[in-house]
Amino acid sequence: MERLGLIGAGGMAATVLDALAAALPAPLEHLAILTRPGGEARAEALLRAHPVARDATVHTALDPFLATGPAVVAECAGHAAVRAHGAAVLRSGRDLVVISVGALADPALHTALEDAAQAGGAQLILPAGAVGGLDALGAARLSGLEAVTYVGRKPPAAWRGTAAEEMADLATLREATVFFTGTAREAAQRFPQNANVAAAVALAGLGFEQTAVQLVADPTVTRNEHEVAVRSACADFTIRLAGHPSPANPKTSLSAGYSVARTLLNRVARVVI
Ligand SMILES: NC(=O)C1=CN([C@@H]2O[C@H](COP(=O)(O)OP(=O)(O)OC[C@H]3O[C@@H](n4cnc5c(N)ncnc54)[C@H](O)[C@@H]3O)[C@@H](O)[C@H]2O)C=CC1
Ligand SMILES: O=C([O-])CC(=O)C(=O)O
Repeated sequence: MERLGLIGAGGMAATVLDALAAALPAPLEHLAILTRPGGEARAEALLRAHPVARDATVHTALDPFLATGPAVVAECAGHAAVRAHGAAVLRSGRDLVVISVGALADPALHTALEDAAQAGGAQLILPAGAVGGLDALGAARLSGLEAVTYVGRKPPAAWRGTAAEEMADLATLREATVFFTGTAREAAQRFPQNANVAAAVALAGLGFEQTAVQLVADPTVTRNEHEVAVRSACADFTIRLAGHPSPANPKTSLSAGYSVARTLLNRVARVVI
């Protein structure tokens, strides 16, 4: 992975670059960051704070970004960025790591990305993100899945600025409140910054319609908690993670950025686990 493209310059991008700086055996040849117009200064500051590459550039348009020749592009920017750039990156032949997995809850975008990957001979790679256990879930799927549920529990502050504000009075909550019960597809579409994990669980397991999701605002927790419960023909298991929120964005768990970094590092590792 000598040349990397990163879409987004927020909290998660910082975690990814932190982890790469610590774990890469040698600096990247080139790092290109694609951000929104107006985000250049933030991206430049990110590069100064995380010197992981011999050379680095910031872009606000896709073509010059791709012209830097990244071997792989990692998206850490949100659903809109996947919609705007995902298919073009894949069609250009670059593998694309997408952390905003919930964008694939839109069937048309999901199909467009698969078609673009096919046309470009590239892979669309979906990391586990803030959750864990997708290896066991994917393996259990091969044996036959019976039920998969996901519960996402976060402090009220993590749900501010989302549709949860219309479903619960976040400012006055005194106890855990389930404000959403539904499918992984509805969850991912209604909570684009908070339920990407539901989409990842769905795609690794029973799909968007059959994966049951609950979302909870809980004033008694300080972490972003994720619980996945699986019943299958080969194993039953429950996995629960209590993620430290990113200092830059309480909606995002730090583990999500580390998951992207692990995915990138595995591309250059001789032993992959
Ligand atoms: N799969 C998972 O477990 C998780 C996925 N996520 C996803 O990761 C995304 C990023 O999270 P954070 O870094 O915490 O958010 P953030 O809000 O701190 O940073 C987002 C960055 O992306 C940039 N951006 C936004 N739209 C863009 C576009 N169209 N093109 C280029 N750049 C664009 C922004 O300017 C900003 O630099 C979230 O929006 C969410 O979709 C977040 C947490 C967990
Ligand atoms: O980072 C997290 O805790 C999970 C999250 O926001 C998401 O799934 O979109």
